[in-house]
Parts: sequence; C-alpha cells; structure tokens
Amino acid sequence: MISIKALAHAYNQDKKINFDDWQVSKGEQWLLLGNSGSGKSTLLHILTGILSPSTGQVEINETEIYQLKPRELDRFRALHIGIVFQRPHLIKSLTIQENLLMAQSFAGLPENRNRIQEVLESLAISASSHQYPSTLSQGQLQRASIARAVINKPALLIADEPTSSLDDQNAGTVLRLLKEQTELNQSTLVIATHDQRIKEAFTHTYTL
Ligand SMILES: Nc1ncnc2c1ncn2[C@@H]1O[C@H](COP(=O)(O)OP(=O)(O)OP(=O)(O)O)[C@@H](O)[C@H]1O
Repeated sequence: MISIKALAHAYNQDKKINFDDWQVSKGEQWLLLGNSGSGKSTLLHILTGILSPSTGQVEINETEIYQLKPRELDRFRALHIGIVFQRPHLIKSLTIQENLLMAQSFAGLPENRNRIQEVLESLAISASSHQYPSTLSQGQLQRASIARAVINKPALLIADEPTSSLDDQNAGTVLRLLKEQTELNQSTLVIATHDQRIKEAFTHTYTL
C-alpha cells in the first residue's frame, strides 16, 4: 500500500534526512514516531505528494506518485489520500456540508449528499451539517475535519498530530473515530504523533 525505498530529502547542504525503507500493507494502522525535528512532517509531506523528495521512490496504492504529472498528482491526492491536521483546515465561509461537497468536487466525483449524511452520522455530527466551522466546539471541529478527510473513502488516511490540542476525552474519541473510519472504508492509517496517550493503541510503529 505504501512503499518507500532509498528515500532522502535535503532541504539544503547541511540538512539531509534519510528515511529507512518502509512497507505498509493495505488496512494496516501505523504510528509515525520521532523526536521534534526528526522529520515526521517532512515524511508526511512527501507521502501526501506535496514535497518532492531529493532521492528515492514513493509508491502509494501501487502508484509511483512522483512519476505523475502535477495535475495527476493533485487528482490522485484528492481521490486516494485523506489528511487530518492538528488543527482543522476547513473553509470558514462554507458550512460543514458545503465543505464536504467541495471535497467531492475537488476529487472530480459527483455530488453525493447521501454519502455526506452517512459520514456525518457515523461521526455523530449530522446535526451540525448546516453550521459554519466557527460555531463548532473543538471536538466537533476535529470530527468535521475527519469527515472532510474520509468523505471520498481514501485508500490512505494520514493524520498529523490529530490529538495534541485535545483534552483526554476528545483525544480518545478522535482516535477511536480515526480507527473506526479506516475500518469502515478499509483504508490504511498513518498517524504522526508525540502524544503519549495514543501510543498503546497501535502495534505497528515507524520511528525516525
Ligand atoms: N523548509 C525547510 N528548510 C530547511 N530546513 C527545514 C525545513 N523544514 C524542515 N526543516 C528541518 O528539517 C528537520 C525535520 O523537520 P520536520 O518538520 O520534518 O520535523 P518533525 O519531526 O515533524 O518535527 P516536530 O515534531 O517538531 O513537528 C528539522 O531539523 C527542520 O529544522
């Protein structure tokens, strides 16, 4: 599902990060661990197709993503990769439902309001579908951003520090929802984190 080989990225002459080879099978759930500055964000950016590595191969869902043309790569990301950030990245001037309609449109998929309803229900936020992001609580917002990430049933769901700004209860809920959504969609999950609270919930870890 994910395969990286001989991967390295140099931001400049003094800063080169080498990544050990890594193979992930479909449906697996992984934690990406490492001290601050070890390269977690760099690797996530490479995996999501927004940072072209200096050397090496990156295969996702049997596609060598850096062989794609820029437009093909944008489409590939919109269709196959869901991303949950530490702080929700929703468009403020759109309601939750409109944000999700936009995510379908970015991926070139037809509008599917039933799918939106289904996802919002599975995340227990269907009552907020016509609200704007600024009117939601932190926990609701993080659920809405998970909805945004999984709306197109991505093969790969990536989360970058998804629980670090949440209290224990919301952190536990978000972790459960991420796992639940990946199981529902038969996706692969990779979570980068420092958060000690979630380390026990995973058997596969890749450490930088
Ligand atoms: N645009 C950049 N230019 C130069 N160096 C960079 C750039 N971005 C990151 N770095 C350096 O690359 C290294 C890895 O950074 P990265 O952000 O990937 O680490 P991280 O493990 O995600 O850290 P944190 O957990 O603190 O977010 C760091 O030493 C950082 O200073």
